[in-house]
Amino acid sequence: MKLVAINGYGTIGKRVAIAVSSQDDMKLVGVSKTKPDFEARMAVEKGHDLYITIPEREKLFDQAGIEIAGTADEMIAESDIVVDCTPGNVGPENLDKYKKAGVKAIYQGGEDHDLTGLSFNSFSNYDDSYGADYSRVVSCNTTGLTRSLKPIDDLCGVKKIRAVMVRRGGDPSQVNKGPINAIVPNPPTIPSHHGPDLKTVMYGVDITTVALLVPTTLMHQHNLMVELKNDVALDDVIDVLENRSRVLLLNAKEGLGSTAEFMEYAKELGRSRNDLFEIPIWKESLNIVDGELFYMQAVHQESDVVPENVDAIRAMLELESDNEKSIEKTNKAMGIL
Ligand SMILES: NC(=O)C1=CN([C@@H]2O[C@H](COP(=O)(O)OP(=O)(O)OC[C@H]3O[C@@H](n4cnc5c(N)ncnc54)[C@H](OP(=O)(O)O)[C@@H]3O)[C@@H](O)[C@H]2O)C=CC1
Ligand SMILES: O=C(OP(=O)(O)O)[C@H](O)COP(=O)(O)O
Repeated sequence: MKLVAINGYGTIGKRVAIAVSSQDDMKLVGVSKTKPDFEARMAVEKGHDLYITIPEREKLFDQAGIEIAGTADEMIAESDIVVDCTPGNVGPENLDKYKKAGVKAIYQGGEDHDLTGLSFNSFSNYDDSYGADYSRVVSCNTTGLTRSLKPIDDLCGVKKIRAVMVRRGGDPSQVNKGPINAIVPNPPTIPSHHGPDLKTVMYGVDITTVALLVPTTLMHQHNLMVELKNDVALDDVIDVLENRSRVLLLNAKEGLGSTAEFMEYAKELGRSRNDLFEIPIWKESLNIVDGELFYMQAVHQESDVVPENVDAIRAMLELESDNEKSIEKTNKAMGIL
């Protein structure tokens, strides 16, 4: 059984930990924290072995009555692969550590593509990370773009993409993030980083993105304008998206006209942490005008990249060479539609 460590037990790390635990071909070694807070306590209560990033803080964990299994370095040494879920720009400090320990590592979208020279999406370039030592699961927004654009590209070819990304100001628990009462071009320059990031997993695609931050925490929202290479009927686009896993066509007219209602739908699915791993697309928004496809979708930023991390582990550890088989296995274990 291959051994997986999660370095950084925050929004992404805690979800990847549960997802890894639910697979039958990999085993979770443990998770790491720097602080002895409630998240650390609950990690132990959930049955995870907890390792500390800063050994000098052992006493603090001891005083807080939180049992630790060792240091993060010890956790890394025990593993075949580390999923680095530390905050953006912390990851590079860890790369030497992983190299010295001889373990593979998966980074997240907060790190630059150049750190690994290889980025990952389950649908578009799984094979390129097969057996790789280091790769990076692209960000929540880029994962969302890839999920819907790849099947469209496969169906009829994509000539040019324009996308307006409405980004959530912060995650629900991030009390220090904003804006509270503003719309912020973020970045104020065009293109935003999302277009170039998409090209790291959908090679050669012509895309320009602009992005704004808004005062909401639930989801990101995307508005896409896609010039198509070949004529296609709207019904065929709908059909291909309906048959693609990790994408959901949902109807505004059924009371799902907003990100808040998408999150209510996720609650009804009854999953842990109310996660919506799939990318919901407003079905009514799909339209083709003069050979250009338009649609609107949303991204549950806290969870959409989680199944991709599981597939990346499987590819890099050579547990499965066929991306569709890995996707199916991950979906089944996580109850993904
Ligand atoms: N949140 C999101 O919407 C998304 C985030 N991402 C990307 O995923 C990555 C992780 O983000 P997210 O989960 O939000 O981050 P969080 O801040 O929620 O969690 C980060 C975790 O890393 C730990 N940590 C902090 N500093 C260090 C360090 N120096 N060494 C080791 N561990 C450390 C923290 O521990 P402690 O709390 O104990 O300090 C915490 O457990 C980033 O690259 C981000 O861009 C990708 C998609 C969506
Ligand atoms: O990777 C993300 O977004 P991004 O694709 O807009 O960079 C996550 O939602 C984290 O974004 P943040 O950098 O606003 O915390």
